[in-house]
Amino acid sequence: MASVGRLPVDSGAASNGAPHSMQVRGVHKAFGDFQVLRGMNLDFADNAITTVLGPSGTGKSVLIKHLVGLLEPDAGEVLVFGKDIWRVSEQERYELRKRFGVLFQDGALFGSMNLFDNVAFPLRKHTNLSEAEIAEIVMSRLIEVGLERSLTKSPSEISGGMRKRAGFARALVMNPDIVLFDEPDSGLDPVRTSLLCDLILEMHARHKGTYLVVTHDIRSARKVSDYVGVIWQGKVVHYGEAEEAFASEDPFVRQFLSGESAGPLGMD
Ligand SMILES: Nc1ncnc2c1ncn2[C@@H]1O[C@H](COP(=O)(O)OP(=O)(O)OP(=O)(O)O)[C@@H](O)[C@H]1O
Repeated sequence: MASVGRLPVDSGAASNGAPHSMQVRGVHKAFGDFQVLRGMNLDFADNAITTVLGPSGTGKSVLIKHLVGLLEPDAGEVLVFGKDIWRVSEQERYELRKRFGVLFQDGALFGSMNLFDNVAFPLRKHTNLSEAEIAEIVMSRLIEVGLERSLTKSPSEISGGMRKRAGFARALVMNPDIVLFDEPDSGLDPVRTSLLCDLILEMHARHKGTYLVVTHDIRSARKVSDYVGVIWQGKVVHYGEAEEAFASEDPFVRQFLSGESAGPLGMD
C-alpha cells in the first residue's frame, strides 16, 4: 500500500477564516459490489490549480461528479464553500452548482448549436441578461480562447482542440469560482496539449478561482499545477505542493509521477 504524503485535511477553513471552496471528507462510493471511492479526503487549495493524477479507473471522474453534485456519496461529505451539498435544499444545491464551470473531456458541446450559442447557453438559461449583454460576454470569452472567427461554426466543423477551447469558454462564461477539467488533454497531440495548458494558466491568472485538473498526463501536470493530489484505489495517497510531489521519494508517488514500470504500482 502506498504511503500517505502530507495529509490533505485541515481545520476546514482557509487562513482568512473563510470556508474552503471544495472539500471531500471520508467519501465512499460503490457501484454494485465495486467500491470506487474508499474514504477519500481532500481539501483543495483555494485560488490555486490542483491536479489530480491517478491510474485509469481509480475514480477521478467519479470524484468530479461528486464535486458538482451529479453523484451522491454513500458515506462522507462533499463541502462546497463549507456547505455539504447533499444536506442543503435542492434550490441551494442548484445555486452552488452555478459557482462551478466544468470542462468535460470532449467539450460536451451541443451538436445542434453553433459555438456562439453553445457559449451563450448558460447565460440564457441562468441569467436575465439582455441579448446585447450576452453577446458582449460571449465574444470576450471566445476572443480569450482564440475562437472569435469560428463563432458560427458547429462543433462538428471544428477540430478536437477547438472543441475543448469552446468548452473552456463556456465553462468560464458564468464567472465561476471553481473550474473542473476532466482530462482536458485527452485526444490532443503534445503541441495542442501544451497550448491548452498555456490557456489554462492564462485564464487562471486572469480570472482567478479554484481549478481542479484531472489528468493522466504527467507533462500537463508539471506545467499547470500549484498542488498535486495522487489517488489510488479510491483514496488520496499524496497531496502537496507540485514541486514537493515531483521531488517525492515515496515509491508509489515516484513511480506514478515518473511513469516508470518498475515500482509498487502493478497492472491490477
Ligand atoms: N455510473 C457508474 N456505474 C458503474 N460503474 C461506474 C460508474 N461510473 C464509474 N464507474 C466505475 O468506477 C471506476 C472509476 O471510474 P472513473 O471514470 O472515475 O475512473 P478514472 O480514474 O476517471 O479513469 P480514467 O483515467 O481511465 O478515465 C471504473 O471502474 C468505472 O467503470
